[in-house]
Amino acid sequence: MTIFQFPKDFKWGTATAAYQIEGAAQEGGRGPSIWDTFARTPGRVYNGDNGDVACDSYHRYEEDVELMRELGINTYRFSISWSRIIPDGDGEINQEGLDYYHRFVDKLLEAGIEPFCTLYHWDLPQTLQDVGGWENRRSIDAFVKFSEVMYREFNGKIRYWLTFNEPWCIAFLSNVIGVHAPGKQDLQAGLDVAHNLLVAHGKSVSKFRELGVDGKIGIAPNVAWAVPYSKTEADQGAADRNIQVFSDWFLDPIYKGSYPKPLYDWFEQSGHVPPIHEGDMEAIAQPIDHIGINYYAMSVNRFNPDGGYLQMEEVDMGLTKTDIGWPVESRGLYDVIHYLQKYGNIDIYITENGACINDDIVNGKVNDTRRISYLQQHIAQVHRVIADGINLKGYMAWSLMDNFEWAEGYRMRFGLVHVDYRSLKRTPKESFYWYQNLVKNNWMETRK
Ligand SMILES: N=NNCCOCCOc1ccc(-c2cn(C[C@@H]3NC[C@@H](O)[C@H]3O)nn2)cc1
Repeated sequence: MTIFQFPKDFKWGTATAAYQIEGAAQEGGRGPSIWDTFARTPGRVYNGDNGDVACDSYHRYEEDVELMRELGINTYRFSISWSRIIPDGDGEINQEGLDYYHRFVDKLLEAGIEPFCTLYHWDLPQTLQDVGGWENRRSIDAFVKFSEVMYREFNGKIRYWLTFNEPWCIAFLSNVIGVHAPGKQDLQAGLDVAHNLLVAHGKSVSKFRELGVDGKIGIAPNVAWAVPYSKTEADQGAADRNIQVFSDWFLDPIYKGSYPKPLYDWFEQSGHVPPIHEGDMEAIAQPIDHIGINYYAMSVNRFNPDGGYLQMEEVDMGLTKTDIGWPVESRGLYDVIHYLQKYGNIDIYITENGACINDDIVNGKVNDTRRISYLQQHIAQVHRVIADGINLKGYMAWSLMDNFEWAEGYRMRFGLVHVDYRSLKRTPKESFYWYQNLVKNNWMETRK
């Protein structure tokens, strides 16, 4: 048996995102986002699911906070629906939207739960997309204006901030691979989006400092860990590109003031480079206080000339998989956090980690033992990282509750709490009680 004791000030939490849980998509003055549009485009989202109702957390947030209080967490990561705050993206402020988030954040604070706020979790106001979205530099100033509204409004209530969630998904999954909104398949569009969101990030951090906000700010890349299928240069190159496109492509500009040369050269050889304007790289490289990292799985990569923008394919090594098809391999979490130490011993929060396990309710219970096993393996790696002296400050399980899993709709379930999408009834799963015990003890044991 091994006991893993965590630091006394370790942050234990859960995470969600606005479009995935709120619902009330046409209520409270909210304007449409690109995900409202994308979900209504036939074939884009499984079963034609959308976020019109989702988990109805817009109306049920008090019940949700009660669940968090029962879970015993001290931190809750959530995101802001930009089009609830500024419905047309960069015009008038919607007071009803601000009022909603004040009610919600006040409930969290009353429950002794630290709000951990993501400003942008993919739901760009549609009106901005109508004029090019993140490919258009106008979105940079629009985001800075939105973030300034939030900083001024919530200074003193929210102390932990993230500008962007998973910039790889925003740029590459959504504009090169095309699986997420707006669903483009254009490498230059991906590089344009990645660059403009980085400039928006940097200018928003500068605004945060200028306003003297009482808090800390960072960004949350989803990081990949990959190993080459063989020792050949070709396979090693494929794995390196995959790792770099998720983390270095965004963290090098922030921490080093330039894009990673190997990957920059890779894109340049096909005639694609980021649209860097005078002053952009300086604007991006504003010092930040922390990074959030989202880790789900690692992969084995092989060179494949027909393997898309990276000429890379993932090799199925026959590992146990979760119900969304991702392999369960917790070693990658340890390895990728060590990889990130090249940026210094920066404050790191695991802002997402969790398993898609689609177990349903049987006799009033969800016996999601596979999710418990996944969490135990990954949280053991969290302890290893801390034991190595790395500044890993917190862990937020994805997700508090089952919710809208983007292109997968509602069929994929990541929650510690089961949601019946007809009745909207919340049912804590067995993993909820396992996590509750871990949080209460602040230690975990492994026993054969
Ligand atoms: N690399 N090339 N792939 C080629 C083919 O890709 C097809 C699909 O790809 C992906 C890759 C990654 C994801 C993903 C989902 N989540 C979970 C969410 N995280 C933020 C939060 O909102 C959670 O819901 N994190 N990552 C989805 C699809």
